Amino acid sequence: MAPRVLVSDKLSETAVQIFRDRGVEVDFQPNLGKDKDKLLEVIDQYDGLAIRSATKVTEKIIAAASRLKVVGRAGIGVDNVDIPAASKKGIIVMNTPFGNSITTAEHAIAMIFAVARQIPAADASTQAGKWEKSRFMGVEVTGKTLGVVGCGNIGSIVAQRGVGLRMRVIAFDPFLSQERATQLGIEKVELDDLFKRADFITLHTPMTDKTRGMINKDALAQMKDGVRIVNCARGGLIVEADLAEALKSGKVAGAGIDVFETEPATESPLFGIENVVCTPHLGASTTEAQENVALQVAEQMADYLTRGAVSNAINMPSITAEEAPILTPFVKLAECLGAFAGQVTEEAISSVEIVYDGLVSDMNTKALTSAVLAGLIRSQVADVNMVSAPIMARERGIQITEAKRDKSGVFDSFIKLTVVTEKQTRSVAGTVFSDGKPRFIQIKGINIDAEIGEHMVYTTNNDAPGIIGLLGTVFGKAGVNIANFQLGRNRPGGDAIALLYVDSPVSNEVLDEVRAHKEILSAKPLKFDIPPVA
Ligand SMILES: NC(=O)C1=CN([C@@H]2O[C@H](COP(=O)(O)OP(=O)(O)OC[C@H]3O[C@@H](n4cnc5c(N)ncnc54)[C@H](O)[C@@H]3O)[C@@H](O)[C@H]2O)C=CC1
Ligand SMILES: O=C(O)C(=O)COP(=O)(O)O
Repeated sequence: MAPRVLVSDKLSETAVQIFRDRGVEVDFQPNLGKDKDKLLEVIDQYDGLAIRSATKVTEKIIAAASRLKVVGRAGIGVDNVDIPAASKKGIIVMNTPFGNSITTAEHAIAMIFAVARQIPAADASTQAGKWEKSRFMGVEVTGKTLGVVGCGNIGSIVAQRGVGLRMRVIAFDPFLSQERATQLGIEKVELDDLFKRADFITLHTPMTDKTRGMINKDALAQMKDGVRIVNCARGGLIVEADLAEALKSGKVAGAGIDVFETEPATESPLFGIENVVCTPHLGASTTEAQENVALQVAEQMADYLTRGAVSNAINMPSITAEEAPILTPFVKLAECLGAFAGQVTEEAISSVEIVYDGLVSDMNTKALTSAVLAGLIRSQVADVNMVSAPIMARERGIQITEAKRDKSGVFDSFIKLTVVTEKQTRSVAGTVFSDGKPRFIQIKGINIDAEIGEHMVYTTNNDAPGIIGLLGTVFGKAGVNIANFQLGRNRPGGDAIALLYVDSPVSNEVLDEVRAHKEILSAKPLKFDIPPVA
């Protein structure tokens, strides 16, 4: 069945065409996102949800989204998506981090000029027939200090444009390196220094707990008298009531506001104040940017839903469309290794070590580690995948270490998983053969070569005669057909293991018969997410 996507915000129709061309069914309902009850009602019919900022993907929506695999944000900010809730449910959240950045930077520059020259008010007055030439005295931007708060994709474009306008550009961003600042031709400063020196301040940080309300009474008090402030990032960065007061007192000479604490903003303390220029979250609204983000989000979502490729995901490592086919068998192997360890481990896991040996060490090991963890945790929690597994592992306090090694044995590639609990340390290793099938090659340090099937039985025993006969007889009597039987031991008469690939599940009663034998130490039924051979 073709995957189904709902477009619930105003995306360019380019997205619809791309979804269809790539075999994805699409419902284009650009106003539906604003109706949260309607969205709640229909969301369980979709594998993907494509949005802008109007649709709020809340915990409640996510809880109702039984089929949802991916949320695609045609734009940058994902503060309208409950990412922790999506991750816990295994839903990938992706955005398009560059498609609208030039456009948004241009809007910030437009706001700087609009505020410096009071263009909107002058326009309204002129068109009202007033010709108030002396009312609208502006300021030049050349030679003024532009303070950029948040110098990422958009902030650095604004900074470059500011340099082009012959402004002195200073920037505060904890992650801005000195080299990057030099390359941009700007000065890296601390925030209080920026507040003291800037004639214009423009905000370009994401909305986080740290940045929420960063422009408040105290911050405003540190600023130059007559400062002008532009916000084309997120409304919550500014305490609107504090800014309104500072504008009224003349401390702040003007403000260009594209984004609001509450959107749609139908009222605001900033409305009606002289020299406040407002736009209704238009930062990304150009034909070029909307084409870019619609095309990109549709490609990314379709690639994920039809080919398993992951790009620009906020909550999952990227997997390119080219690497997806090579990686897929190793993802399966990683899941099986995790699933093996998860099913044989009954105590709480304290740490996990994953070694990538040979060619696999050059692959996307972040994704493979997520797959190991998904397999490991699935034995306890059914509803887990590569997105949610790392979070669940962290919540359970499991320490994870990942090591990469050059080829160290006969296999071109193998993955070895070691799981440590309070009581013991267990290890299992596996590889993928040229047929693309995963195999276990070592358990507890004992070499083995076992194809992995949907139903398996794992026994540990003392190496003694009669074990093969015992298993064959007991399973035969119970009508369980053995497809593959693999044995291994550390030394003659030492520790031995057996892995049986069986055509149907083996009941506990049957296994009890096996367990009753004096040389058998344990017998466990195992299940792997491998389709049965037809
Ligand atoms: N008005 C609109 O229509 C649009 C608004 N946006 C918003 O613009 C903002 C910036 O987007 P991008 O530049 O693409 O993001 P980005 O992630 O490339 O850059 C953000 C920068 O902020 C920095 N930062 C984080 N915390 C900070 C703090 N406490 N103080 C100073 N800097 C801090 C980060 O280090 C990063 O360099 C986002 O909030 C995004 O949602 C984006 C597109 C359109
Ligand atoms: O990309 C972003 O972060 C934006 O804020 C753009 O929002 P929009 O897609 O225009 O609703």
